[in-house]
Amino acid sequence: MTAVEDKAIDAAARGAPIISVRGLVVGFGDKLVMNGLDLDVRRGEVLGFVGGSGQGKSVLTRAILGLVPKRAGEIRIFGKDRDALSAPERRALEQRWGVLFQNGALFSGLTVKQNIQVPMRETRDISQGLMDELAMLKIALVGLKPDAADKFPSELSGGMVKRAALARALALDPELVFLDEPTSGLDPIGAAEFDDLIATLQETLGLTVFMVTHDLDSLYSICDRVAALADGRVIAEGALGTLLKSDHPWLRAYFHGVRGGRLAGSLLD
Ligand SMILES: Nc1ncnc2c1ncn2[C@@H]1O[C@H](COP(=O)(O)OP(=O)(O)OP(=O)(O)O)[C@@H](O)[C@H]1O
Repeated sequence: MTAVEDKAIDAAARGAPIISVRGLVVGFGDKLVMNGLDLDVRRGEVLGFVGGSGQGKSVLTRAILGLVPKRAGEIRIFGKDRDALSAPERRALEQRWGVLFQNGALFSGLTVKQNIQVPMRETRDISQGLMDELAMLKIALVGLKPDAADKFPSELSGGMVKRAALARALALDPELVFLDEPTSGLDPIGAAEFDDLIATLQETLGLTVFMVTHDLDSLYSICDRVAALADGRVIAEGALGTLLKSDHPWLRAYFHGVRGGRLAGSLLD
């Protein structure tokens, strides 16, 4: 048994799905993007979500977040069907997750500290002094120096933007975080450092992580399981080692092509 498979079994033991998607259908006009998709994300795991460009990774993330309507199927988060909840219940549910959008999506006119305080201001009735202390804690948590607090996004490097956006995603102490291509645009050293940060936070805070990624190194180094999307469905889900052995043409091209070949070789040796 490989180390990757061992990790997947650990993850399975961690318990019930925190996200459960069944028979999901999402479309725009005549075009179906999700066509009967099933997916589970288990408590305490890092699930890596892969798929070709335009296959619908972002649409699925947005559907789970309730930002895109579904035509059919069921999405349960923390065991609850969002559509069956009242508005206050839905708001309470939404405070249990944080989102790191691609490219950070920080408010350009606000400093890092102010960006982190946006979710606090929207949902908590706490003093400015306490919000300042909490924001500084989050800044330290993601490995930024204290002087980053008063900088605007335009004054930050790409890696710092990602860390600041992660700090904002963690503002309300979520149990679940959605990361959309967190290492895109980072150099290999920055990407590896960001992976380490996610792994450390996942372990220390007990987070569940849903991560859309194209980064094969991230899949290998921090994901407990991987799910692959093609033709509107999850075509494979499991330990990376299992996906590497799949005969599905897209998975073979993805993992055994020029870029993935070395990784697959090292894992399957
Ligand atoms: N609001 C929308 N209206 C119409 N079509 C949309 C909308 N949002 C997404 N789509 C379409 O849904 C499909 C899936 O898009 P999505 O952005 O989820 O792909 P992706 O897998 O995240 O791609 P990438 O890896 O390139 O980011 C695409 O064909 C896209 O054009």
